Amino acid sequence: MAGFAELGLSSWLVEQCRQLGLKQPTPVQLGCIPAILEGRDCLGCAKTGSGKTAAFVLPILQKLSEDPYGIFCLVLTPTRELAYQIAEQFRVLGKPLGLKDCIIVGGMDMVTQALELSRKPHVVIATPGRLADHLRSSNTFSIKKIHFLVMDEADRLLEQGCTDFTVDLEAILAAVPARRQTLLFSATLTDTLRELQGLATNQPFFWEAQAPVRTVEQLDQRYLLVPEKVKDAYLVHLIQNFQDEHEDWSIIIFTNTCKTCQVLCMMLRKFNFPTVALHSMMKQKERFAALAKFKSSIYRILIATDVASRGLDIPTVQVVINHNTPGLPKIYIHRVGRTARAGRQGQAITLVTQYDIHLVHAIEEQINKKLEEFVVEEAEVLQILTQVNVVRRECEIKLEAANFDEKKEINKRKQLILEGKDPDLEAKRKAELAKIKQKNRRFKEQVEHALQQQKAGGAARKRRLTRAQPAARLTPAPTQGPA
Ligand SMILES: Nc1ncnc2c1ncn2[C@@H]1O[C@H](COP(=O)(O)OP(=O)(O)OP(=O)(O)O)[C@@H](O)[C@H]1O
Repeated sequence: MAGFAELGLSSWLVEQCRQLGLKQPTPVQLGCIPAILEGRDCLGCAKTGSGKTAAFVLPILQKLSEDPYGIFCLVLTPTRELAYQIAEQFRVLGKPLGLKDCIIVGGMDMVTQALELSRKPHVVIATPGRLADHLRSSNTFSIKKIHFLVMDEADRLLEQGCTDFTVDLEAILAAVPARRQTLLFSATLTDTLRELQGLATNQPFFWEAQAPVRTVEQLDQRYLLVPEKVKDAYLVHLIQNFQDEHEDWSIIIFTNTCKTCQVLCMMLRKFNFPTVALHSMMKQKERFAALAKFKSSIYRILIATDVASRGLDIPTVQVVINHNTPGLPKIYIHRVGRTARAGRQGQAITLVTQYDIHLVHAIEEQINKKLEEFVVEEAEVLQILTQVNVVRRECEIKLEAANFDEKKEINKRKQLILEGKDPDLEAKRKAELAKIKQKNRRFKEQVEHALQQQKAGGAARKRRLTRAQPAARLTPAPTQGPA
């Protein structure tokens, strides 16, 4: 098997890889590094934890060392935490170059960032929203001459999820040169392939891991069928068991909303589980602090929304628990990909209620693998049921008293103001949109209803006819006799 040197990387980079413990290139690195070094655009689709970051960082550093200038490379990523993680890889691997990097993410001081940008860093790692804000508001830097544009978790950047990046991306794409090398990576790239292909047109090289199953082999994937109302008792039971059976352990729990995340964090703490939360309602400094405490194993449980589902590389994570079944298979793929990384073993347990079974089927179809049942001692869960429910309710009341929902509303308004929008106008626009949607829905329902009635009428007519036919057969048909 080819080593890093055979891929065309310089000896100093090969040495950096060795020092970092990267002995052999992973398949995605084997595939993509030579193509990027040749100057081609690249679309890399490989499983979670398979080393996609180094697949773009290494060739970029090599090209940068040949022609160093700032700003040479722009990396876009959907989350702030991921931006810091990517920057760290650039720093460690690019140490001998004296690499200057700059992280531009929301929640941090804009003036400091503007100053850093004006110092022409070699590499800028940014979330789209904040970078677009800088482009709109300052002329102290330029990304007109970048050589590389990287979009990590590219499909997420393009899709219109709860955070919609499209407007900011448009602003950024208008500011970068047409002649550039574009590198797009994700574990679920194929979902938005057509849009992505429009971005990477310079002799694009497409690399996709050939494997029947879309999740990693070392991942044990289970589901646990639970009634909605007793979900939390099962969660507490799972964690308690895991804590009893393992000495060195760490778990990520994913929830569907910031509020659930916060309530469950409070609840697990009441049960003395060392838990930290990570969600978008937290201040950025708190988010970083939480992640740092989890990474250093001070806290063994990270409870997070999907803000942590992509890209985060924390090798110690042995278990991922999905407190809710993800509505989209690709969210499932990224969430469970926070464990079993770089060849390690891991386990994913998804709590499934009676309403989510169809979601599990969709996941199984997408990943091409059946989830196995996770068996628990129901009697043990029953024993803690009342206690868990009482504690959860207490935590909910405490959170409501702290005006969590109100704070969420205020945060939303602040965000809109930062985006240059009027919150009241925005609310009016949304209400009007909702009205139109409701009207359309009603119209659709009416049409469907009319169609159904038409169908039902047709069926009834048919039934009448078929009922009529045997009766007709009972009455002997008039025989055509000779007159
Ligand atoms: N050649 C290699 N040999 C061994 N380990 C590697 C190699 N390349 C990368 N790694 C390690 O593998 C881990 C996962 O890498 P990385 O975070 O780049 O995964 P990824 O493919 O981007 O995953 P995700 O899709 O979840 O973002 C990291 O800890 C990284 O240091």
